[in-house]
Amino acid sequence: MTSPAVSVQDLYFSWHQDKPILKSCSLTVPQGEFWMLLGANGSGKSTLLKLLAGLLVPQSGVIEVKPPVGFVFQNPDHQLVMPTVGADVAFGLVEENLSAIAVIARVREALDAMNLLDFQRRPIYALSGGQKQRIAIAGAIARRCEVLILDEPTALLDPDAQIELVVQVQNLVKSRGIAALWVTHRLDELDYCDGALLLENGCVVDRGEPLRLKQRLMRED
Ligand SMILES: Nc1ncnc2c1ncn2[C@@H]1O[C@H](COP(=O)(O)OP(=O)(O)OP(=O)(O)O)[C@@H](O)[C@H]1O
Repeated sequence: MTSPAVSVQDLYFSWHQDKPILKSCSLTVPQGEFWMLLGANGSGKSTLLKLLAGLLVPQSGVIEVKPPVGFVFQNPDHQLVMPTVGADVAFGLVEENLSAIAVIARVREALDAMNLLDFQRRPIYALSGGQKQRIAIAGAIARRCEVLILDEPTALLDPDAQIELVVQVQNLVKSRGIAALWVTHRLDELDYCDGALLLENGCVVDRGEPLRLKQRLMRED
């Protein structure tokens, strides 16, 4: 059996002393699968994602995530920093010291994977919310991410753009064999993933078949 793309064991994290947000938190996301993370407001989902991406350091526990990791924020305006689509996707490659030809090839490949090749010269301000999220994902694809972490990427999208994005990530995971972990409050999105995790009281209290978790949360609503 291949090792999981994401593995967390006995994680403990607190923002304030003696008030842990995560405690005895353990989970795995298998290689090549699309998983969703569920939990009430304030349960620690965003904090957990930041720990997985290395943006925060845990007080204790073990985190193993296959690099490179791509992170997609709820609001794309918080991560798209360049004036045009092509420049933004290329920006993420700066640290890789690639040749100009290699950068152009990576940008084209990533935009093609997100069906955005025609948008390469488009200014960022002239994109819809869904297109901006797809550019953020293209940035991660250009970096050849093995694990894609998405924090409520559809929260600001209308239902059509929401479904378009979740289907695109589903296809991306299958076509590239990467793993994705997607935080959501929108239970209809569970129809598109391979597995789901429920975070409660600082740890994962349920994991597995997404439709079973969907039914559990609909009953508890
Ligand atoms: N930078 C920070 N400093 C201090 N406390 C924080 C910080 N970020 C988050 N918290 C606290 O940690 C707790 C968990 O927040 P987090 O954003 O991880 O929850 P969440 O499950 O993602 O919530 P939501 O579903 O509303 O986005 C909350 O009580 C929040 O106020």
